[in-house]
Amino acid sequence: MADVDTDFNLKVVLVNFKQCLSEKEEVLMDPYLTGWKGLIKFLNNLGAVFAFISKDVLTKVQIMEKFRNSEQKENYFSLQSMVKYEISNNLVDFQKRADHPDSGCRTILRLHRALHWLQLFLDGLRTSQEDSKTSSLCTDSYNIALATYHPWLIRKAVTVAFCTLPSRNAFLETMNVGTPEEAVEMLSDAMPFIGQGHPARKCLKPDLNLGPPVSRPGSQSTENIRIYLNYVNSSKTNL
Ligand SMILES: CCCCCCCCCCCCC/C=C/[C@@H](O)[C@H](COP(=O)(O)O)NC(=O)CCCCCCCCCCCCCCC
Repeated sequence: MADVDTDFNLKVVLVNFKQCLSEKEEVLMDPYLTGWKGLIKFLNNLGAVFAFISKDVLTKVQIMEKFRNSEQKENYFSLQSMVKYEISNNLVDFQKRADHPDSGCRTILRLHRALHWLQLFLDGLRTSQEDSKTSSLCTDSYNIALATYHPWLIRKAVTVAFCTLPSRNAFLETMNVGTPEEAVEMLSDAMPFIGQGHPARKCLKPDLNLGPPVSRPGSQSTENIRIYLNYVNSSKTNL
């Protein structure tokens, strides 16, 4: 089996995200975090200018790993069990960052938004012309998926970092899945799993699609999910 620590390629990362989805359509935390660690590795390879981004992602992954290594680890087995546990026990700050500044719900929401960026960006790469600018593709995806959640300073720093990205073809080669043409082919195969039409999109949706309700309407569990979705829709950077 490929060792993600020494042998990064995007295919391996996408496999991790595909493995997130259980038969019961839960999103499993451990493969989700493994997928993220692969992305961090990729970010680290992009150079020092991306260090502030990889540091932020690493911090968020570590927050989640701490939950998975705590006495409450079973409650963090899947994203669904996490939402149920944290909402039922009032462990999520709804108005502003206060008693629970690093809740799992808050942290996963940010990681999920970033996956939305990744989904748009990879699709942009795949469908763009050979002479398209990676920085423009990145910026367009960023403006759609993430910019509204970031303060001015971060938006500026991100835009500067994007300008240092290699050309489209050089970038496709950094994915380590062969020639640029082969990388495009791989992305074309992968996009249906990431986007519409496959249940694996549940791993990559920014709004944390929680799958079919496992309980009756009006039950406590359904109520927790409703509360959480309201939280997702209203939450901004100050939470
Ligand atoms: C290809 C270049 C990749 C660049 C990715 C850019 C996405 C832009 C993310 C900008 C994050 C900036 C750093 C800080 C952000 C935080 O303020 C902010 C809010 O957190 P807070 O409420 O705790 O403060 N954090 C976030 O929104 C989470 C951002 C996570 C960014 C993850 C980016 C993953 C990138 C993976 C790249 C892989 C590309 C693979 C292509 C083969």
